[in-house]
Amino acid sequence: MGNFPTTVKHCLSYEELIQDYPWLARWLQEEKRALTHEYPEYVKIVEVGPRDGLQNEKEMVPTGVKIQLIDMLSETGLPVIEATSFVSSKWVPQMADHTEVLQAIHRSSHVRYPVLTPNMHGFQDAVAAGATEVAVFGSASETFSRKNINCSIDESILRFEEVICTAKQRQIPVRGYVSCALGCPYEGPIESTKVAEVVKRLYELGCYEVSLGDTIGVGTPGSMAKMLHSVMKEVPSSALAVHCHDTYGQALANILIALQGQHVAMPFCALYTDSSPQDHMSVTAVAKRGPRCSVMGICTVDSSVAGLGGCPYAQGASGNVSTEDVLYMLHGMGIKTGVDLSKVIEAGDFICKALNRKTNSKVAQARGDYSVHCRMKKINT
Ligand SMILES: CC(C)(COP(=O)([O-])OP(=O)([O-])OC[C@H]1O[C@@H](n2cnc3c(N)ncnc32)[C@H](O)[C@@H]1OP(=O)([O-])[O-])[C@@H](O)C(=O)NCCC(=O)NCCSC(=O)C[C@@](C)(O)CC(=O)[O-]
Repeated sequence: MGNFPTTVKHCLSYEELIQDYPWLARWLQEEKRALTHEYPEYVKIVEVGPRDGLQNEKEMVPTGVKIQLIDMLSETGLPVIEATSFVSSKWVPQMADHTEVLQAIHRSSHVRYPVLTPNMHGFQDAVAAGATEVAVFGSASETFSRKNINCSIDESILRFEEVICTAKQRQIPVRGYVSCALGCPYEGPIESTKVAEVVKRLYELGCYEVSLGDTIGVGTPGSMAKMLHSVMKEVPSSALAVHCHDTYGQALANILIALQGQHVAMPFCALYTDSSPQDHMSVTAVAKRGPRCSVMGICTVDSSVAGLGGCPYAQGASGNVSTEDVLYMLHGMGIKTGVDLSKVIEAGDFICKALNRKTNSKVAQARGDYSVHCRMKKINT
Protein backbone atom coordinates (compact mmCIF):
# COMPACT_ATOMS: atom_id res chain seq x y z
CA MET A 1 0.00 0.00 0.00
CA GLY A 2 3.12 2.19 0.08
CA ASN A 3 2.44 4.09 -3.16
CA PHE A 4 -1.02 5.24 -2.24
CA PRO A 5 -1.65 8.95 -2.00
CA THR A 6 -3.45 10.17 1.02
CA THR A 7 -6.75 11.82 0.09
CA VAL A 8 -9.66 9.46 0.20
CA LYS A 9 -12.68 9.94 -2.03
CA HIS A 10 -15.80 9.00 -0.15
CA CYS A 11 -19.20 7.63 -1.10
CA LEU A 12 -18.72 6.78 -4.76
CA SER A 13 -21.38 4.68 -6.40
CA TYR A 14 -20.30 1.95 -8.79
CA GLU A 15 -21.40 4.07 -11.77
CA GLU A 16 -19.46 7.09 -10.50
CA LEU A 17 -16.45 4.94 -9.90
CA ILE A 18 -16.23 3.57 -13.40
CA GLN A 19 -16.92 7.04 -14.83
CA ASP A 20 -14.09 8.54 -12.82
CA TYR A 21 -11.75 5.60 -13.32
CA PRO A 22 -12.20 4.13 -16.83
CA TRP A 23 -9.29 1.80 -16.17
CA LEU A 24 -11.32 0.19 -13.43
CA ALA A 25 -14.16 -0.73 -15.79
CA ARG A 26 -11.61 -2.15 -18.25
CA TRP A 27 -9.86 -4.04 -15.52
CA LEU A 28 -13.11 -5.53 -14.29
CA GLN A 29 -14.11 -6.59 -17.76
CA GLU A 30 -10.73 -7.93 -18.70
CA GLU A 31 -10.40 -9.88 -15.55
CA LYS A 32 -14.07 -10.96 -15.73
CA ARG A 33 -14.50 -9.75 -12.20
CA ALA A 34 -17.44 -7.98 -10.68
CA LEU A 35 -17.70 -5.38 -7.99
CA THR A 36 -20.41 -7.36 -6.29
CA HIS A 37 -20.56 -10.83 -4.88
CA GLU A 38 -21.77 -13.65 -7.00
CA TYR A 39 -24.68 -15.72 -5.81
CA PRO A 40 -25.95 -19.06 -7.01
CA GLU A 41 -28.73 -18.95 -9.61
CA TYR A 42 -30.63 -21.63 -7.74
CA VAL A 43 -30.75 -22.46 -4.05
CA LYS A 44 -32.12 -25.75 -2.76
CA ILE A 45 -34.29 -25.28 0.31
CA VAL A 46 -34.40 -28.14 2.79
CA GLU A 47 -37.56 -27.71 4.84
CA VAL A 48 -36.96 -28.97 8.37
CA GLY A 49 -40.15 -27.67 10.03
CA PRO A 50 -41.99 -30.98 10.46
CA ARG A 51 -38.95 -32.45 12.25
CA ASP A 52 -36.74 -29.72 13.74
CA GLY A 53 -39.67 -27.34 13.99
CA LEU A 54 -41.92 -29.67 15.94
CA GLN A 55 -39.54 -31.92 17.91
CA ASN A 56 -39.28 -29.45 20.78
CA GLU A 57 -43.00 -28.76 21.18
CA LYS A 58 -44.07 -29.45 24.77
CA GLU A 59 -47.67 -30.40 23.92
CA MET A 60 -48.04 -33.43 21.68
CA VAL A 61 -48.90 -32.24 18.18
CA PRO A 62 -51.61 -34.54 16.76
CA THR A 63 -50.26 -36.90 14.12
CA GLY A 64 -52.95 -35.70 11.68
CA VAL A 65 -51.68 -32.12 12.00
CA LYS A 66 -48.11 -33.22 11.21
CA ILE A 67 -49.35 -35.16 8.18
CA GLN A 68 -51.43 -32.24 6.92
CA LEU A 69 -48.49 -29.86 7.39
CA ILE A 70 -46.21 -32.10 5.32
CA ASP A 71 -48.91 -32.52 2.67
CA MET A 72 -49.36 -28.75 2.43
CA LEU A 73 -45.59 -28.25 2.19
CA SER A 74 -45.42 -30.90 -0.53
CA GLU A 75 -47.62 -28.65 -2.68
CA THR A 76 -45.29 -25.65 -2.43
CA GLY A 77 -42.50 -26.75 -4.75
CA LEU A 78 -40.08 -27.52 -1.91
CA PRO A 79 -37.61 -30.16 -3.12
CA VAL A 80 -36.82 -31.65 0.30
CA ILE A 81 -38.98 -31.96 3.42
CA GLU A 82 -37.46 -33.56 6.50
CA ALA A 83 -40.45 -35.52 7.69
CA THR A 84 -39.66 -36.91 11.16
CA SER A 85 -36.97 -38.66 13.17
CA PHE A 86 -36.47 -42.24 14.25
CA VAL A 87 -35.03 -41.50 17.65
CA SER A 88 -35.93 -42.86 21.06
CA SER A 89 -39.42 -41.78 22.14
CA LYS A 90 -38.07 -41.65 25.71
CA TRP A 91 -35.68 -38.93 24.58
CA VAL A 92 -37.92 -37.06 22.14
CA PRO A 93 -41.57 -38.02 22.73
CA GLN A 94 -42.82 -35.60 20.06
CA MET A 95 -41.34 -37.80 17.31
CA ALA A 96 -42.80 -41.07 18.62
CA ASP A 97 -45.35 -41.17 15.79
CA HIS A 98 -42.62 -41.26 13.12
CA THR A 99 -43.90 -44.42 11.44
CA GLU A 100 -47.52 -43.22 11.23
CA VAL A 101 -46.40 -39.87 9.84
CA LEU A 102 -44.08 -41.32 7.22
CA GLN A 103 -46.63 -43.87 6.08
CA ALA A 104 -49.61 -41.50 5.87
CA ILE A 105 -48.15 -38.52 4.02
CA HIS A 106 -48.96 -38.11 0.35
CA ARG A 107 -45.55 -38.25 -1.20
CA SER A 108 -44.97 -36.09 -4.21
CA SER A 109 -42.63 -37.50 -6.82
CA HIS A 110 -40.83 -34.12 -6.87
CA VAL A 111 -40.07 -34.13 -3.15
CA ARG A 112 -37.57 -36.09 -1.07
CA TYR A 113 -38.53 -36.90 2.53
CA PRO A 114 -35.41 -37.64 4.62
CA VAL A 115 -35.75 -38.72 8.26
CA LEU A 116 -33.22 -38.58 11.10
CA THR A 117 -31.61 -41.85 12.13
CA PRO A 118 -28.99 -41.68 14.91
CA ASN A 119 -28.06 -45.39 14.84
CA MET A 120 -28.86 -48.76 13.26
CA HIS A 121 -31.95 -49.15 15.42
CA GLY A 122 -33.37 -45.93 14.00
CA PHE A 123 -32.21 -46.76 10.49
CA GLN A 124 -33.91 -50.17 10.48
CA ASP A 125 -37.16 -48.71 11.84
CA ALA A 126 -37.02 -45.94 9.25
CA VAL A 127 -36.49 -48.31 6.35
CA ALA A 128 -39.29 -50.57 7.62
CA ALA A 129 -41.55 -47.51 7.66
CA GLY A 130 -40.66 -46.73 4.05
CA ALA A 131 -37.89 -44.13 4.37
CA THR A 132 -36.01 -43.58 1.13
CA GLU A 133 -33.49 -41.09 2.49
CA VAL A 134 -31.99 -40.69 5.96
CA ALA A 135 -29.82 -38.27 7.87
CA VAL A 136 -27.25 -38.92 10.59
CA PHE A 137 -26.53 -36.16 13.05
CA GLY A 138 -23.25 -35.56 14.81
CA SER A 139 -21.72 -32.64 16.58
CA ALA A 140 -18.51 -30.65 16.69
CA SER A 141 -18.89 -30.37 20.46
CA GLU A 142 -18.04 -33.36 22.63
CA THR A 143 -20.47 -32.32 25.38
CA PHE A 144 -23.35 -31.66 23.00
CA SER A 145 -22.78 -35.04 21.38
CA ARG A 146 -23.11 -36.77 24.76
CA LYS A 147 -26.18 -34.77 25.74
CA ASN A 148 -27.89 -35.16 22.36
CA ILE A 149 -27.15 -38.72 21.34
CA ASN A 150 -25.55 -40.15 24.48
CA CYS A 151 -22.13 -40.91 23.03
CA SER A 152 -18.81 -39.26 22.21
CA ILE A 153 -18.02 -37.85 18.77
CA ASP A 154 -15.81 -40.85 17.98
CA GLU A 155 -18.49 -43.31 19.06
CA SER A 156 -21.07 -41.44 17.00
CA ILE A 157 -18.89 -41.70 13.91
CA LEU A 158 -18.68 -45.48 14.40
CA ARG A 159 -22.49 -45.65 14.62
CA PHE A 160 -22.87 -43.47 11.53
CA GLU A 161 -20.38 -45.60 9.62
CA GLU A 162 -22.59 -48.65 10.13
CA VAL A 163 -25.69 -46.71 9.08
CA ILE A 164 -24.00 -45.22 6.02
CA CYS A 165 -22.52 -48.57 4.87
CA THR A 166 -25.88 -50.31 5.19
CA ALA A 167 -27.65 -47.42 3.49
CA LYS A 168 -25.15 -47.54 0.63
CA GLN A 169 -25.89 -51.22 0.04
CA ARG A 170 -29.57 -50.34 -0.20
CA GLN A 171 -28.88 -47.25 -2.31
CA ILE A 172 -30.40 -45.00 0.31
CA PRO A 173 -28.80 -41.55 0.28
CA VAL A 174 -27.51 -40.27 3.62
CA ARG A 175 -27.31 -36.64 4.62
CA GLY A 176 -25.17 -35.56 7.57
CA TYR A 177 -25.48 -32.84 10.19
CA VAL A 178 -22.79 -31.29 12.32
CA SER A 179 -24.31 -29.41 15.24
CA CYS A 180 -22.67 -26.61 17.20
CA ALA A 181 -20.73 -25.46 14.14
CA LEU A 182 -20.76 -21.89 15.47
CA GLY A 183 -21.05 -22.47 19.19
CA CYS A 184 -22.20 -24.95 21.81
CA PRO A 185 -24.69 -24.39 24.65
CA TYR A 186 -22.31 -26.23 27.01
CA GLU A 187 -18.80 -25.50 25.72
CA GLY A 188 -19.19 -22.08 24.12
CA PRO A 189 -17.17 -21.32 20.98
CA ILE A 190 -16.03 -24.32 18.97
CA GLU A 191 -12.80 -24.26 16.95
CA SER A 192 -13.58 -24.10 13.25
CA THR A 193 -10.88 -26.73 12.66
CA LYS A 194 -12.83 -29.12 14.88
CA VAL A 195 -15.98 -28.46 12.83
CA ALA A 196 -14.01 -29.08 9.64
CA GLU A 197 -12.66 -32.34 11.02
CA VAL A 198 -16.11 -33.76 11.85
CA VAL A 199 -17.59 -32.56 8.54
CA LYS A 200 -14.73 -34.21 6.68
CA ARG A 201 -15.26 -37.49 8.52
CA LEU A 202 -18.97 -37.56 7.63
CA TYR A 203 -18.29 -36.61 4.03
CA GLU A 204 -15.59 -39.27 3.65
CA LEU A 205 -17.89 -41.88 5.16
CA GLY A 206 -20.32 -41.18 2.31
CA CYS A 207 -22.76 -38.43 3.32
CA TYR A 208 -23.69 -36.75 0.04
CA GLU A 209 -24.24 -33.47 1.86
CA VAL A 210 -23.33 -32.18 5.31
CA SER A 211 -25.43 -29.51 6.94
CA LEU A 212 -23.62 -27.11 9.26
CA GLY A 213 -25.83 -26.43 12.25
CA ASP A 214 -25.71 -23.15 14.13
CA THR A 215 -27.71 -25.02 16.75
CA ILE A 216 -28.14 -22.14 19.18
CA GLY A 217 -28.07 -19.33 16.64
CA VAL A 218 -25.05 -17.52 18.09
CA GLY A 219 -23.15 -17.17 14.82
CA THR A 220 -22.43 -13.90 13.05
CA PRO A 221 -21.35 -13.32 9.45
CA GLY A 222 -17.78 -13.13 10.80
CA SER A 223 -17.81 -16.45 12.60
CA MET A 224 -19.75 -18.07 9.74
CA ALA A 225 -17.12 -16.94 7.21
CA LYS A 226 -14.26 -18.15 9.41
CA MET A 227 -15.88 -21.54 9.99
CA LEU A 228 -16.72 -21.97 6.29
CA HIS A 229 -13.15 -21.16 5.27
CA SER A 230 -11.93 -24.01 7.48
CA VAL A 231 -14.60 -26.45 6.38
CA MET A 232 -14.19 -25.69 2.69
CA LYS A 233 -10.53 -26.63 2.86
CA GLU A 234 -11.77 -30.17 3.48
CA VAL A 235 -15.13 -30.49 1.71
CA PRO A 236 -16.42 -28.82 -1.47
CA SER A 237 -19.15 -26.21 -1.11
CA SER A 238 -21.41 -28.28 -3.37
CA ALA A 239 -21.61 -30.86 -0.57
CA LEU A 240 -22.41 -28.36 2.18
CA ALA A 241 -25.59 -26.82 3.54
CA VAL A 242 -26.20 -24.25 6.24
CA HIS A 243 -28.72 -24.73 9.02
CA CYS A 244 -29.20 -21.50 10.94
CA HIS A 245 -31.23 -20.80 14.02
CA ASP A 246 -32.25 -17.21 14.51
CA THR A 247 -31.73 -16.70 18.24
CA TYR A 248 -29.70 -13.53 17.80
CA GLY A 249 -31.37 -12.39 14.58
CA GLN A 250 -28.28 -13.21 12.52
CA ALA A 251 -29.61 -16.10 10.46
CA LEU A 252 -30.32 -14.31 7.16
CA ALA A 253 -27.01 -12.45 7.30
CA ASN A 254 -25.20 -15.71 7.99
CA ILE A 255 -26.97 -17.44 5.11
CA LEU A 256 -26.06 -14.60 2.78
CA ILE A 257 -22.40 -15.01 3.69
CA ALA A 258 -22.60 -18.72 2.99
CA LEU A 259 -24.15 -18.15 -0.44
CA GLN A 260 -21.62 -15.58 -1.56
CA GLY A 261 -19.46 -16.81 -4.35
CA GLN A 262 -16.36 -15.19 -5.68
CA HIS A 263 -15.95 -11.85 -4.01
CA VAL A 264 -13.29 -9.54 -5.25
CA ALA A 265 -12.47 -7.22 -2.42
CA MET A 266 -12.48 -3.86 -4.15
CA PRO A 267 -10.59 -1.61 -1.82
CA PHE A 268 -12.94 1.38 -1.97
CA CYS A 269 -11.04 2.99 0.84
CA ALA A 270 -7.92 2.65 -1.29
CA LEU A 271 -9.27 4.62 -4.27
CA TYR A 272 -7.87 8.08 -4.05
CA THR A 273 -8.84 11.34 -5.72
CA ASP A 274 -5.39 11.99 -7.14
CA SER A 275 -5.06 8.46 -8.38
CA SER A 276 -2.25 7.92 -10.87
CA PRO A 277 -1.41 4.95 -13.08
CA GLN A 278 1.01 3.80 -10.38
CA ASP A 279 -1.83 3.91 -7.87
CA HIS A 280 -3.92 1.93 -10.28
CA MET A 281 -1.30 -0.78 -10.30
CA SER A 282 -1.25 -0.86 -6.53
CA VAL A 283 -5.03 -0.97 -6.29
CA THR A 284 -5.10 -3.84 -8.75
CA ALA A 285 -2.46 -5.65 -6.79
CA VAL A 286 -4.43 -5.26 -3.56
CA ALA A 287 -7.65 -6.39 -5.23
CA LYS A 288 -5.87 -9.37 -6.77
CA ARG A 289 -4.38 -10.31 -3.46
CA GLY A 290 -7.95 -9.95 -2.19
CA PRO A 291 -7.52 -9.34 1.52
CA ARG A 292 -11.27 -9.79 1.99
CA CYS A 293 -11.66 -12.23 -0.84
CA SER A 294 -14.03 -15.10 -0.13
CA VAL A 295 -15.35 -18.03 -2.06
CA MET A 296 -18.31 -19.67 -0.30
CA GLY A 297 -20.93 -20.42 -2.91
CA ILE A 298 -23.00 -22.81 -0.83
CA CYS A 299 -26.36 -23.41 -2.48
CA THR A 300 -28.33 -25.46 0.03
CA VAL A 301 -30.16 -23.83 2.92
CA ASP A 302 -32.15 -25.50 5.70
CA SER A 303 -35.10 -23.56 7.03
CA SER A 304 -38.34 -24.11 8.90
CA VAL A 305 -41.84 -23.00 8.00
CA ALA A 306 -43.04 -20.20 10.32
CA GLY A 307 -39.59 -20.24 11.94
CA LEU A 308 -40.62 -23.10 14.21
CA GLY A 309 -37.98 -25.00 16.02
CA GLY A 310 -35.39 -25.57 18.64
CA CYS A 311 -33.36 -28.49 19.86
CA PRO A 312 -34.41 -30.28 23.08
CA TYR A 313 -30.71 -30.41 24.07
CA ALA A 314 -29.96 -26.75 23.39
CA GLN A 315 -31.86 -24.75 25.99
CA GLY A 316 -32.54 -21.17 25.00
CA ALA A 317 -32.10 -21.81 21.29
CA SER A 318 -34.93 -20.24 19.36
CA GLY A 319 -36.46 -21.38 16.12
CA ASN A 320 -34.81 -22.07 12.80
CA VAL A 321 -34.68 -19.29 10.28
CA SER A 322 -38.11 -19.19 8.69
CA THR A 323 -38.55 -20.60 5.21
CA GLU A 324 -40.75 -17.64 4.29
CA ASP A 325 -38.00 -15.13 5.18
CA VAL A 326 -35.32 -17.07 3.32
CA LEU A 327 -37.54 -17.32 0.23
CA TYR A 328 -38.37 -13.63 0.33
CA MET A 329 -34.67 -12.73 0.48
CA LEU A 330 -33.63 -15.17 -2.25
CA HIS A 331 -36.45 -14.29 -4.64
CA GLY A 332 -35.76 -10.60 -4.06
CA MET A 333 -32.19 -11.24 -5.17
CA GLY A 334 -33.38 -13.01 -8.31
CA ILE A 335 -32.29 -16.41 -7.01
CA LYS A 336 -34.56 -19.26 -8.02
CA THR A 337 -35.85 -21.82 -5.54
CA GLY A 338 -38.86 -23.27 -7.33
CA VAL A 339 -40.88 -22.68 -4.16
CA ASP A 340 -44.15 -20.76 -3.99
CA LEU A 341 -43.84 -18.32 -1.09
CA SER A 342 -47.61 -17.78 -0.75
CA LYS A 343 -48.21 -21.50 -0.36
CA VAL A 344 -45.50 -21.73 2.30
CA ILE A 345 -47.16 -18.82 4.13
CA GLU A 346 -50.45 -20.78 4.00
CA ALA A 347 -48.76 -23.86 5.46
CA GLY A 348 -47.19 -21.64 8.13
CA ASP A 349 -50.57 -20.15 8.93
CA PHE A 350 -52.02 -23.64 9.25
CA ILE A 351 -49.38 -24.91 11.70
CA CYS A 352 -49.40 -21.70 13.74
CA LYS A 353 -53.18 -21.95 14.16
CA ALA A 354 -52.82 -25.62 15.12
CA LEU A 355 -50.18 -24.72 17.71
CA ASN A 356 -52.10 -21.63 18.76
CA ARG A 357 -49.13 -19.38 18.25
CA LYS A 358 -47.91 -16.44 16.25
CA THR A 359 -45.58 -17.06 13.34
CA ASN A 360 -41.88 -16.29 13.79
CA SER A 361 -41.65 -15.35 10.13
CA LYS A 362 -41.27 -11.61 9.60
CA VAL A 363 -42.49 -12.03 6.03
CA ALA A 364 -45.65 -13.88 7.08
CA GLN A 365 -46.29 -11.22 9.72
CA ALA A 366 -45.77 -8.44 7.22
CA ARG A 367 -47.93 -10.15 4.60
CA GLY A 368 -50.72 -10.44 7.19
CA ASP A 369 -50.38 -6.75 8.07
CA TYR A 370 -50.19 -5.89 4.39
CA SER A 371 -53.34 -7.78 3.44
CA VAL A 372 -55.19 -6.30 6.43
CA HIS A 373 -53.92 -2.90 5.33
CA CYS A 374 -55.18 -3.53 1.76
CA ARG A 375 -58.56 -4.75 3.00
CA MET A 376 -58.89 -1.69 5.24
CA LYS A 377 -57.95 0.57 2.36
CA LYS A 378 -60.64 -1.07 0.21
CA ILE A 379 -63.24 -0.59 2.94
CA ASN A 380 -62.22 3.01 3.40
CA THR A 381 -62.31 3.91 -0.27
C1 LIG B 1 -29.54 -41.66 19.96
C2 LIG B 1 -30.32 -42.30 21.06
C3 LIG B 1 -31.37 -43.21 20.48
C4 LIG B 1 -29.38 -43.15 21.89
O1 LIG B 1 -30.06 -43.52 23.07
P1 LIG B 1 -29.43 -44.46 24.15
O2 LIG B 1 -30.33 -44.50 25.33
O3 LIG B 1 -28.01 -44.08 24.38
O4 LIG B 1 -29.49 -45.80 23.35
P2 LIG B 1 -29.10 -47.24 23.72
O5 LIG B 1 -28.46 -47.81 22.49
O6 LIG B 1 -28.34 -47.32 25.03
O7 LIG B 1 -30.53 -47.93 23.94
C5 LIG B 1 -31.37 -47.58 25.03
C6 LIG B 1 -32.81 -47.84 24.64
O8 LIG B 1 -33.16 -47.00 23.54
C7 LIG B 1 -33.61 -47.79 22.43
N1 LIG B 1 -33.16 -47.15 21.21
C8 LIG B 1 -31.90 -46.98 20.77
N2 LIG B 1 -31.91 -46.34 19.61
C9 LIG B 1 -33.19 -46.09 19.30
C10 LIG B 1 -33.82 -45.45 18.21
N3 LIG B 1 -33.13 -44.93 17.20
N4 LIG B 1 -35.14 -45.36 18.23
C11 LIG B 1 -35.87 -45.88 19.23
N5 LIG B 1 -35.33 -46.49 20.29
C12 LIG B 1 -33.99 -46.60 20.32
C13 LIG B 1 -32.97 -49.14 22.67
O9 LIG B 1 -33.69 -50.14 22.04
C14 LIG B 1 -33.05 -49.26 24.18
O10 LIG B 1 -34.38 -49.58 24.52
P3 LIG B 1 -34.74 -50.41 25.86
O11 LIG B 1 -34.00 -51.69 25.71
O12 LIG B 1 -34.23 -49.58 27.00
O13 LIG B 1 -36.23 -50.51 25.81
C15 LIG B 1 -30.96 -41.25 21.99
O14 LIG B 1 -29.91 -40.53 22.57
C16 LIG B 1 -31.88 -40.32 21.27
O15 LIG B 1 -32.91 -40.73 20.76
N6 LIG B 1 -31.56 -39.03 21.27
C17 LIG B 1 -32.41 -38.02 20.66
C18 LIG B 1 -31.59 -37.15 19.80
C19 LIG B 1 -32.46 -36.14 19.07
O16 LIG B 1 -33.44 -36.48 18.45
N7 LIG B 1 -32.04 -34.88 19.17
C20 LIG B 1 -32.68 -33.83 18.45
C21 LIG B 1 -32.31 -33.87 16.99
S1 LIG B 1 -30.67 -33.24 16.65
C22 LIG B 1 -30.95 -31.60 16.33
O17 LIG B 1 -32.03 -31.13 16.53
C23 LIG B 1 -29.86 -30.78 15.73
C24 LIG B 1 -30.04 -30.58 14.23
C25 LIG B 1 -29.96 -31.89 13.48
O18 LIG B 1 -31.32 -30.04 13.94
C26 LIG B 1 -28.98 -29.63 13.67
C27 LIG B 1 -28.72 -28.40 14.51
O19 LIG B 1 -29.61 -27.57 14.70
O20 LIG B 1 -27.59 -28.30 14.99
